[in-house]
Amino acid sequence: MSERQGISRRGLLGAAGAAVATGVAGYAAHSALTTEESQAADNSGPVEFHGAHQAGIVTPAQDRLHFATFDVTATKRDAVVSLLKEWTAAAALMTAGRDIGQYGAVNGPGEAPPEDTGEAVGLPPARLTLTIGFGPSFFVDAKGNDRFGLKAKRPGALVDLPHFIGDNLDPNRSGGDIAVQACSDDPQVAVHAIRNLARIGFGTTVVRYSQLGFGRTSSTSRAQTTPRNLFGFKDGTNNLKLEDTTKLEEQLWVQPEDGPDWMVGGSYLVSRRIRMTIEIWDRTSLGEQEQIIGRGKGTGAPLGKADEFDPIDFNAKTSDGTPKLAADSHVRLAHPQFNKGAELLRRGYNFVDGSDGLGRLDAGLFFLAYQRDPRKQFVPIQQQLSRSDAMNEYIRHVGSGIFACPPGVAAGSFWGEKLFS
Ligand SMILES: C=CC1=C(C)c2cc3[nH]c(cc4nc(cc5[nH]c(cc1n2)c(C)c5CCC(=O)O)C(CCC(=O)O)=C4C)c(C)c3C=C
Ligand SMILES: [Fe+2]
Repeated sequence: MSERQGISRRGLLGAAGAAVATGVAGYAAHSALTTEESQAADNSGPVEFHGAHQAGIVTPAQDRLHFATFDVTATKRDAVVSLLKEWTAAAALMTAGRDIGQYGAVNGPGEAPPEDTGEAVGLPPARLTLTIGFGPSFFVDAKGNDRFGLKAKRPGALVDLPHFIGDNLDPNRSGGDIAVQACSDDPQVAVHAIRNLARIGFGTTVVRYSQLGFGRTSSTSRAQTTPRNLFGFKDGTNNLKLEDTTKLEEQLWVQPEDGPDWMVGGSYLVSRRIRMTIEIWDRTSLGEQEQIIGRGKGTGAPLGKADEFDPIDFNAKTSDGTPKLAADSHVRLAHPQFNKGAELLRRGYNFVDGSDGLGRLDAGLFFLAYQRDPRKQFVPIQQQLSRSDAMNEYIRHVGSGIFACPPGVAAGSFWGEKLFS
């Protein structure tokens, strides 16, 4: 492994001497941070990279996303292991707000390309988290070949997602051997992180697709206010939250009895690029919009209730006997009561990728959901939604992915180490 050090982005000029190991042999950063300091609530601070679970799952959702999937072009298992080691070291540095490499962006020799691309110089860590996951094609290729000797380690829960009614998936925005979710409160920090991982991966991986997102569409902590999606509704009210520790074990983290061993403490990510036909939505009456979602647009309260966090009463009727919540409303169909208790930790982002040449915004929700077992959670919920959700008239699923996200990285280890041991 090559010798690399991290350069403090804020103290760049005087930084070269102060190296403190990040935990990955041969790599160094410049300061040891306590967990409390690392997870400081302010939007500029760092989030601790190492831990029992990967950061970026229950971490209070940051405001910006850069999500990318990569295909592995290398054919040798050792090359993949080397890449994961290099990526882990770089991720630990970037999340601590440091340049990657021994000399970083601007202190290297003039004859060589800089080790760090440089656009984050001077920027704080901005709560950057980097979360990795492995897709089905990482384990077996399209012909069923055992690419890296990992076929037997593919988790049963890492299913190929079935076709859902209405799916219009673009293969160029779907799948991928490896996914990296970069979240930060500064878009440039998130972009810098993915760009530098892609750069490290030259010759081993290629970017399959990437997606920028803004305005987190979920809250993952009770300390956060609920944001709004591009339909203008509060999104994330009835989400799993980091404070729900018992539920997180039941619904989010892979347990020892689930197996495989290398996934215990990890979680499964389903990504869906969902286009929203917002021009049509914007011509829909307020009353109909609220019926479709099943909540009030202003308060976010269940229909017939006053407060956002009031429990939903699915039996409530108006004076003429009609149910206050339509049978095909989104929240009714997605609610655990109608899905054998299944819940998700939603962590999606809004996106607007310009317009589509036909005068319509290419806009929507980049849906990200973490769970313990997609066979019991995302798949049945989405099967029910795809059949009956009143919202289907206004949305189209155009991209899809499923990834096994291993547990957190201990100091001295690397992303997915147990998978390769
Ligand atoms: C398969 C899972 C889900 C998909 C896909 C999905 C798409 C989607 N959702 C909204 C907007 C809202 N969703 C809300 C709640 C909600 N959605 C899901 C699942 C999927 N949504 C769940 C499990 C829930 C919680 C249901 C409950 O227990 O009450 C809400 C209400 C606010 C909230 O609780 O978060 C909104 C609004 C859009 C726009 C969308 C696709 C574009
Ligand atoms: Fe939803």
